[in-house]
Amino acid sequence: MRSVINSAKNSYSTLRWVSQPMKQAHVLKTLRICGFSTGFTIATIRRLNCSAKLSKRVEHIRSKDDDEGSMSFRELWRLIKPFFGWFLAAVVCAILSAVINIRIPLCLGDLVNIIVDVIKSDNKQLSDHFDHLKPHAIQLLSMYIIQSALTFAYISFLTILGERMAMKMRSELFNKLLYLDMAFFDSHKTGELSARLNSDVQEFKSSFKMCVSQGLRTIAQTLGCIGSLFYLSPTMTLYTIAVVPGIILVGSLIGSGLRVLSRRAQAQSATASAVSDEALTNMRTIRAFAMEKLESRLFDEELDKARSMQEQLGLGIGLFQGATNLFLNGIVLSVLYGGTNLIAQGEMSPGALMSFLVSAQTIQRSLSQLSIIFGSAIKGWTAGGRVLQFSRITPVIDYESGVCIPYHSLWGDVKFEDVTFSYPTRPGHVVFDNLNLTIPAGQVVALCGPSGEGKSTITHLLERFYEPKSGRVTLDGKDLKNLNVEWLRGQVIGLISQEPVLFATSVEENIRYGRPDATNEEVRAAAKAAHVDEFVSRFPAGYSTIVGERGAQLSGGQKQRIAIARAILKNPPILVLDEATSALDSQSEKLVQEALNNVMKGRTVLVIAHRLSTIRSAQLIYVIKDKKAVESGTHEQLMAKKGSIYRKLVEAHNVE
Ligand SMILES: Nc1ncnc2c1ncn2[C@@H]1O[C@H](COP(=O)(O)OP(=O)(O)OP(=O)(O)O)[C@@H](O)[C@H]1O
Repeated sequence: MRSVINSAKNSYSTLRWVSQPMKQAHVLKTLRICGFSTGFTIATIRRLNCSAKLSKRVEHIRSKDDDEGSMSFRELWRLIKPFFGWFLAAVVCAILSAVINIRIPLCLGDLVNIIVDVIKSDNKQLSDHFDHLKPHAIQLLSMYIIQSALTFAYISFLTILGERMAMKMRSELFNKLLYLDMAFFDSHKTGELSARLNSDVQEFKSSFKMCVSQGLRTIAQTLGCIGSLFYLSPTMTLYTIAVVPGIILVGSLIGSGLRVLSRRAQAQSATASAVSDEALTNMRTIRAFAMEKLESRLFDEELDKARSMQEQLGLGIGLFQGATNLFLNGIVLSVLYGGTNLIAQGEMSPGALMSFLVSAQTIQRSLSQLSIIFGSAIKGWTAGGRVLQFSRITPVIDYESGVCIPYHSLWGDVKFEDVTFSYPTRPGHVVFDNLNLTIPAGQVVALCGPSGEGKSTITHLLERFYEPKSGRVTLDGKDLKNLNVEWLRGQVIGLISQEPVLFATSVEENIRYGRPDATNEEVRAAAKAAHVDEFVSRFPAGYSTIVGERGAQLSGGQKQRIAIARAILKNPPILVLDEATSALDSQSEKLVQEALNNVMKGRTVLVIAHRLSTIRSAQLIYVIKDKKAVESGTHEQLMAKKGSIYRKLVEAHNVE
C-alpha cells in the first residue's frame, strides 16, 4: 500500500515539474485525473486485498473432493430397483404414448387425402362426405383420447417413482451422515451437506423424471417417425436423417465438456450456500463484530462465481440447442421443398406430404426436446453423483459390531493405556503421546491442565468419537473397539459438554432427549434435580417453552441446566462433565453442583473443570500437559508435592 502511495506522490511531483510551462487550468485538470486514478487504484488494491483475505476463509468451506461426484449406471439401477414396477409402468405408458404420436400423422394424412378427394369430387351430397370421413375422424379422436390418458398415466407414475427415489436418496444419505465418523464432520460444513440433501436431490429428481418421460417418449417417437418417413418416401427420409449421426457425435463431445462444467457449477453453488449457512448460524458473532457488509460481500463473491459457472453452463447448453434447432428447421424446409417437387412430378400425394411434414416436424420437435433433455440429464447425473458420493464412504467406527457388557456386571472402570492420538484433520499435531491414566469405577476423577492440552480430547476418546492411533482405551478391561458403540454412547456414558446445544423444540422435549421413553413425571423430577424447574416455572408456557435454534432463547446457565437434566434422566453408569458448570454463576453453580453430587454418587465420573471448588472434591486428579498425564493424586497430595505443576496452576489461578 505504501509503495502505491509513494508512486502516486512521485507521479504528482513529476507532473508538477512537467506542468511548469503549462496553463494553470491544464495543470489542475491533470492533477485531478491523477488524484482520481491514484484513489481508484488504492481503493481497488484495498478491495482486492480484502477479497483475497475473505476468499481464504471460504477455502476451508470449499469441498475438495468434487471430482469424485459421479454416478454409475449400477448405482442408478440400485435406486430404481425397489420401484421397478412404477418405472416399468411409466416406461410402457411413455412408449405407448409415443407410438400413438407416430400413428397420428399417418391418420392425419389419410384424413387430408379424403378431404382432397372430397374437394375434387363432383358429388355435392354432404352426408356422403361425412360418412366417408367419419371412420377416420373417429379413429383420430380415439387416438387423441388414448394419448392423453397415457400421458396422464406416465406422468403420474413418474411422479410417484421420482418422489420415492428422492425420498430413498435423502433418507439413505441422512442415515449415512448420522453414522459417519466425527472426522468427516470436522472437514465438511453443514451448508454443503444440506445442499446435497436438498438441492442436489431435487435436481436429480427433476432431471430423472424429465429423462424418463420425455427422453423415452422422444426417442421412441423419433425412431417411429423415421420408420413412417421410410414408409412414405425412402429417398426423402435418407436426406432427412443424414444429419442425425452428426448431431449425436457433436452432442456427445459437447456433453462431456458440459458435464465437467455442471459438476463445478454445482460444487460452487454448494460452497455459496455453505457460506450463507455459516453466516446465518453465526448471526450473533456477525452482529457483535459489525461484519454484515463483509459477510454480504463474501457471499456475493461466491454467488457470483456460481452465477458465472451456471451461466457458462447455460450458454453451452443453449448453444447446443440453438445449433440443433437450426439443423432441424432446415430439415422441415427441405422436406417442403423436396415434397412439392415430388407432388409436381406426381410421385407423392398431398396427404403423404402432409404426413411426411407432420412426421418430420415430430422428429424435429423430438430432437430439439432431446437436446433440452440432454442438458438436464447432465445436471441430474452430476447432482445424483454428488448425493451418492457420501453414501459410498465406509465409517471407521462400526455401529453394528461389538459386544455389550451386561448391566449387572458393568463396573465402570476406565483405563487409557499408552494412547497416542492425533485428530484425523490434523495428523501432524500429536495431542497425546503414550497417555496413561485410570478412572477407577465409582470414583470422581478430575482432569486439569492448561488450555488446549487435550482434556476434552480424553472425553472424545472415551465416547469413541475418534480412535487412538495406537494404544487402547478400556472399559472394565475390555477394549472399547470390541464394545458396541451404540450401547456405549446410548447407555453407558452421559456427557454434559462445555457448550450444550439444544434442539429448537420445547424445554420438556429437550430434557426427554436423554431418554425418549421417560414419563412426564420422570422428566419433571430430572428438571427439579438440575434446578431447571426454578426458571421454567417463571416462563408463561412453562415446560412447553420453545428454546429457539440451538437454545438461543435461553441463557448459557439455563441451557447448561437443561443439559444436566437430560443427563440425569439418562441415568448413565459413567458421567462425563466437560466444564458442565462453567456457564453458571456461583449461586446457580452451587445449586447445580448439589444436584450433580446426588447424581454422581456410586458412578464413575470424569470431570473437567477449572474451578478449584469442583476439582478439589475429586478423589483423584490428573494434570494433563505435554501430551501426557504428568501428575496424579488428591488435591492435598498434589499441593504437598515439591515442584508440583498442579500447585503452580492453582497459584497462577489457572485453577481458580
Ligand atoms: N476436532 C478437532 N480437530 C482437530 N484438532 C482439534 C479438534 N479438537 C481439538 N483439537 C486440538 O486438539 C488439542 C486439544 O484440544 P482440547 O479441546 O482437547 O483441549 P482442552 O485441554 O480441553 O482445552 P480447553 O481447556 O481450552 O477446553 C488442541 O490443540 C486443539 O486445537
